Amino acid sequence: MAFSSRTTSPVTTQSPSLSQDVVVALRDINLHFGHGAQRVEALQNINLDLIAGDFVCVLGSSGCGKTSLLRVLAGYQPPTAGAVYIGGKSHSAPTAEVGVVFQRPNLLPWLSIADNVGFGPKMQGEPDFTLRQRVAYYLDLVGLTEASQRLPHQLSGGMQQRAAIARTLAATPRVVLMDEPFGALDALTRELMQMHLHKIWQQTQKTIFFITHDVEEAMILATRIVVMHAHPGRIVQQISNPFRDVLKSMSISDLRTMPEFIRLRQRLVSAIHSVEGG
Ligand SMILES: Nc1ncnc2c1ncn2[C@@H]1O[C@H](COP(=O)(O)OP(=O)(O)OP(=O)(O)O)[C@@H](O)[C@H]1O
Repeated sequence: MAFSSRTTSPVTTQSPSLSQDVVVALRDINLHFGHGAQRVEALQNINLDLIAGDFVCVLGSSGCGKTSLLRVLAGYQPPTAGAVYIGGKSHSAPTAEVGVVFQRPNLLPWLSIADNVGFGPKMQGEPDFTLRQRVAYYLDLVGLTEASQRLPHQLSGGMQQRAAIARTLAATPRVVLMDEPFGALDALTRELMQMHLHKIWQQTQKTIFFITHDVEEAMILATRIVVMHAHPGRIVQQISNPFRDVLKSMSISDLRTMPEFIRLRQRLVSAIHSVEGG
């Protein structure tokens, strides 16, 4: 079953010619904070396209502008210059076409998991019958059907984050932004969540923009890996991930032992820390 996007958005202008496959385009994004000696160049000349079905992972050391970029993309932070195009139209404010998953699940504690997942569509007036179908579909997708009537505090951290992912997907955004969604989880749960998310992405073919500090996480999940540097915050490298389809036939632990995997991990670690950007 597929659910379509039902949203209206703060559209301002048509973009210059973009290929139909480009879901999100960032054009000449600059962002600074403060003035004079306090001025911080959080983002400089960012140009990035997200193609339909892309899973783009952004890597970079602390303070390089990853969260600033996500906030600009989400419409939470207007850039100092440049434009964000979603589905070919420029956006400068939050829109339901963009869903966000944060490090903490932030579920409403007094609502069941099912009601949390259905909260957004219900607020938008979705009729009960299709709402129930929608919630059941996304709970099944994240493997939480059995837990649908529980309250958030009755779930583990990983289950709560899966509920948060289902809640975001249930609003059928065109693109999902994730800011270190597994950063607060222990290593074992994190690996399970990576498997879950990989499966969810394969099933939905959603366009995902994912921030992480974890190089291996990026190599496990991404179709494309973007490396950023700080001062000013900028993109210094973009690579197509050669391991993008390997999880179909291999476990994460086997993948980690492949010499090619280890070599690319080293290359990315060097790119993150090098002065020139590798
Ligand atoms: N509201 C703000 N006011 C002033 N400076 C800010 C603001 N938000 C971010 N910055 C600065 O912009 C730069 C980029 O910050 P940002 O949080 O985007 O980096 P990050 O790569 O996400 O870091 P981390 O990995 O630690 O979360 C940093 O120097 C930060 O101090």
